[in-house]
Amino acid sequence: MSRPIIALDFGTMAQVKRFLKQFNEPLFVKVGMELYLQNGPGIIKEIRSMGHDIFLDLKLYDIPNTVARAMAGLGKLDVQMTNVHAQGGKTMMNHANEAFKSGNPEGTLIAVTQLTSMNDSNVKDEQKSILTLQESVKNYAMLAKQAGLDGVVSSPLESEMIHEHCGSDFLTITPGIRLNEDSKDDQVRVVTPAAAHRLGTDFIVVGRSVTQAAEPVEKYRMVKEMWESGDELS
Ligand SMILES: O=C(O)c1cc(=O)[nH]c(=O)n1[C@@H]1O[C@H](COP(=O)(O)O)[C@@H](O)[C@H]1O
Repeated sequence: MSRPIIALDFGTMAQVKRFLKQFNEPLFVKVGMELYLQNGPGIIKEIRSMGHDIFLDLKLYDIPNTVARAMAGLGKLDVQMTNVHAQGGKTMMNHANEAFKSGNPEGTLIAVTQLTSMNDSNVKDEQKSILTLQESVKNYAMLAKQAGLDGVVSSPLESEMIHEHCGSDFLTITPGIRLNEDSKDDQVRVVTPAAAHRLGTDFIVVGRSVTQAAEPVEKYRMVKEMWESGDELS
């Protein structure tokens, strides 16, 4: 069972260190735009030197040449996972995959399908999609698979459907994780860690539920136990 991926959505390395110091085990962490763009690529080395695995979440989305060149740069960093936006298309994803893996052959490249902050009416009324949200996630997942990527980001609510159409080896990485007592904040397609397990997701991404908790280590253990067991503990 994979470890929960903890989103280090902090602005400074001082905050990151204060948070990570509380744990006496290596974590799988996510470095996103907030942290990376304000602190630069040096933080990757720093966090790796503390023993943690890294999902670098920059959601690249541009024309194929631009994304491939940026990905060639990210391929030189010691990260275990990174991502692009599936809306960039199959050619973009394919070029991104080749560029990233030429520097980091063991790395995992995934694509964001529909953000977990979106619901059916956003897809219909804002994106003017003739597909439902589920169908749109399926379409992007299949494009990512055809482009040679390792998996996609979605809500756990779509994991079963993605595995059904893209194969059980195709990874589902799923944010939108909340315990029943947590605030949903800006997330829409939300489930508990236990429900994510039961829905067959490969990885869960958890941010504020743990990072903003009064007792982050205790909350992490609760999330991990629910995720590993599939049992609701709260
Ligand atoms: O790519 C992501 O990681 C991502 C995709 C998505 O659809 N939804 C989503 O919430 N995320 C990220 O997952 C994390 C979720 O954080 P919390 O809502 O605090 O648990 C954030 O860092 C988001 O940037």
